[in-house]
Amino acid sequence: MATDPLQKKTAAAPEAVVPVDTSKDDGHPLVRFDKVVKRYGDHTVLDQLEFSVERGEHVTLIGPSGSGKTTILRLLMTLEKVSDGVIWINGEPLTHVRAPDGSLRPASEKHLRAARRRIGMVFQQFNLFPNMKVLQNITEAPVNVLGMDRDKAETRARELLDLVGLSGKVDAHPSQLSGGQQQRVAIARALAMEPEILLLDEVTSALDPELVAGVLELLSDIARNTDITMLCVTHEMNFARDVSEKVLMFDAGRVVESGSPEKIFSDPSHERTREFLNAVL
Ligand SMILES: Nc1ncnc2c1ncn2[C@@H]1O[C@H](COP(=O)(O)OP(=O)(O)OP(=O)(O)O)[C@@H](O)[C@H]1O
Repeated sequence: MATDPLQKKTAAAPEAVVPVDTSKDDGHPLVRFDKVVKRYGDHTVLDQLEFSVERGEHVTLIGPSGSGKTTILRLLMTLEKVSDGVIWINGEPLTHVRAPDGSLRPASEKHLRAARRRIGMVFQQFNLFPNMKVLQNITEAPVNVLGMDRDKAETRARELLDLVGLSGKVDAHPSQLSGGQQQRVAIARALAMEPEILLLDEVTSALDPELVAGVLELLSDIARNTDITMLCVTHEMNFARDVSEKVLMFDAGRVVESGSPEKIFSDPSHERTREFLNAVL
């Protein structure tokens, strides 16, 4: 039986049946957080969070440490469960399934596994499989999760390695690569699943400073030259400025301000955004 390498145990959380408000289904952004709440014990990390991402958009999440940015990506990757509210992908519930009476019920593990295939994530710590060579790291999920023919998966993996500038490293093990090279493999691995949306979680934070620019340049190229939708968490404000059409500033579990990078970085409206940018720029 095929297994999803990105599948992790999700924290058990009580979830209620949600009546469906179909008036909100018009227009279908690719991603919509609909009054999403995430609690860990009595700590509310996301508080009735509302935002959406359009297809093809590149959106950057900024905000103070602990404001819930990574939690948002983990919820989208279905590595965590919402405590309340619904996440919608292209007008269909990600976190729930529709019952025959039209109401929404918490999603089964099978639904989550299927949904996870549409979303790719690149993590801070690369998370490559240490015992597999580079090529197999990239082909593993397409073959075992999507059921792709191995020859086809290998051809695609070689193309992706070419794209990320690592065509000479097909037979290397992750431990033989620099951090920047490992992160390039992780990017190729995420793209191999042909996801509708690519989630980037502080992908340069674990890299030596001299390797950061190359990885950011690769991601900028991917953003410019493909139709992929991107949702990035980053402390690299120049990258956010360069790559995104929309920046969302988070604080205390909510979006306090959103707008173009020009607006947010040059003329923020909210005091919390000004304080945050003064601290990081
Ligand atoms: N598994 C967990 N159990 C309990 N609390 C958690 C868990 N994961 C995250 N948290 C808490 O949720 C809050 C938000 O964490 P999150 O990692 O989403 O923040 P962040 O904005 O990404 O922070 P940073 O910029 O430092 O990475 C933090 O207070 C964190 O301690």
